[in-house]
Formats: sequence, C-alpha cells, structure tokens
Amino acid sequence: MSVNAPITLSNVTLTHGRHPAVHHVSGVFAPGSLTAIAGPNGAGKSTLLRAIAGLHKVQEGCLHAPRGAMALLPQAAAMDRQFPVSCLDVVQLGHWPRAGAFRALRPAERHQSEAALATVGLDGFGRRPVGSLSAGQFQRVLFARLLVQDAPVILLDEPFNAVDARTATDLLALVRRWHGEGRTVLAVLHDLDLIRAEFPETLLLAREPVGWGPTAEVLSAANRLRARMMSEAWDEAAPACDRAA
Ligand SMILES: Nc1ncnc2c1ncn2[C@@H]1O[C@H](COP(=O)(O)OP(=O)(O)OP(=O)(O)O)[C@@H](O)[C@H]1O
Repeated sequence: MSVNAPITLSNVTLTHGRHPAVHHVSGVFAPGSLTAIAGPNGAGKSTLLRAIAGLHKVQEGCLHAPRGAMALLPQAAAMDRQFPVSCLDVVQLGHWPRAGAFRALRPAERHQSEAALATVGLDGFGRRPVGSLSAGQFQRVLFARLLVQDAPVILLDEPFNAVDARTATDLLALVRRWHGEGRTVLAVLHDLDLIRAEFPETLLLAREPVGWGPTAEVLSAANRLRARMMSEAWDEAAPACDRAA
C-alpha cells in the first residue's frame, strides 16, 4: 500500500479478551486529513488508535492502514520513564524504522535528532536522563522523536495531557505543521474547544461512532448527549456484538 493511502475501516470490532471495546466502526481517514477522536472515558478511543497502528488485533471487520508509515505517540500514562536512557537515546529511536536495529546511526542522523530536540525547545538536553524531565519536557522529547520518524501518518493519544499551556501551544504548532505538510494526523483529545478551533474533522466515539465528519456538525449538543448516554448505558459484560452489522 502506498504511504499516502487512506486509512479505511469497514465494520471494525475490537475487543479486550472477550470484552468488547469498540464495534461497528466504518469510515475513512483521508490522506492529509486532520481528525480528532473524541468521546467519553472508556469509549474505545485508545484501543481504536492502537488498532490503526497495528498494535491491537482486529476481531471482526477490515482495517486497512499504510503499515510501516505510521508514528504513534502513546498516552503519557502508558509510559515508564524510570529507565536509564537519555533524551537523545529516545529521539534516536525514531530512526530505527529506516536504519534497522543493527546498523550504527550515521552522523547526519544524530545531527537530525539534535535538531529535533532544538525544534521542540530542548536544545542541549541530549544527555539528560529522561527520568529527570518534567512531564511537559518529556512530551516534547516524544514529539522530537515523531519529527525524526518523519512518518506520513501520525497518531497522537492525548498529546496535550499533563502539559502546561505554553507546551501545548508549542506542540500544537507542530501538529499544524504536519497537517500543512500533507501528513495524515489523528489525535485522541478531550478538549472540545481545542478540537473546534484546530481540527477540521472529528470522529465522536462511544464504543461505536456517534458522528464522523466536519467537527462543527459532529460535536453538536445532540451528538454529545447521545455519546454520553450510549457510554453510560454500555454493558461491560455484553457479548462482543449484540446486533448484526
Ligand atoms: N488492556 C486492557 N484490558 C482489558 N480491558 C481494557 C484494556 N484496555 C482498555 N480496556 C477497556 O476497553 C474499553 C475502552 O478503553 P480505551 O482505553 O480504548 O478507552 P478510551 O476512550 O481511550 O478511554 P480514556 O478516555 O479514559 O483514555 C474500556 O472499557 C477499558 O476498560
């Protein structure tokens, strides 16, 4: 599949063990689109993002995504920083899809990593252990890694959580830049004002799609209420699918 191919979902169902997380998701993320994935806690947003990244098995339906062309920013809470690596080490990991696990990195690649750290406002932080960084600084390091990955599809799971307003503004500028470069960007977000201001498309999820399309239409009061009610009514112990596709 070409790297600028769309991400297409056809009646996708995702489960955790025998428990359903998301079902009946059908639609397309167009190449170059900038989409927010919104919805209540537990709506299945992270599970869907991980499935798109190829990290979660699709139980039913079809999901076509340009494999190998994606960069994923996981939720900060899912990351352990208590290991002895430097900021530069973390950023350098962004090279491995192209460099492979065994080739030594070239000077140009190291230079690129240092430049990425400077771009996110962390010039000179290369040798700092990641365990010594604030939450916002660590998020900047992860954005530097995304810069180095240089992927045509970028998946962000709650990228602005636990960061201050200035950091969020700086990181949002990178999201705008990626969109301007024609990359496909999907971001799981809770801040509806931010979504309305910055994201032209939204997928509103409550285990299944409540709306998917232009943000102003999708985030209507009626849809938000429906998402909340669907989420509250969800039975965690229900079978993976209780209705036909
Ligand atoms: N590793 C797991 N094992 C079992 N169930 C899980 C696992 N991860 C998520 N779930 C369940 O799957 C459902 C969807 O979770 P998911 O994290 O995808 O939702 P979310 O919309 O991203 O939530 P939040 O906004 O709180 O981050 C929830 O009921 C959750 O408890």
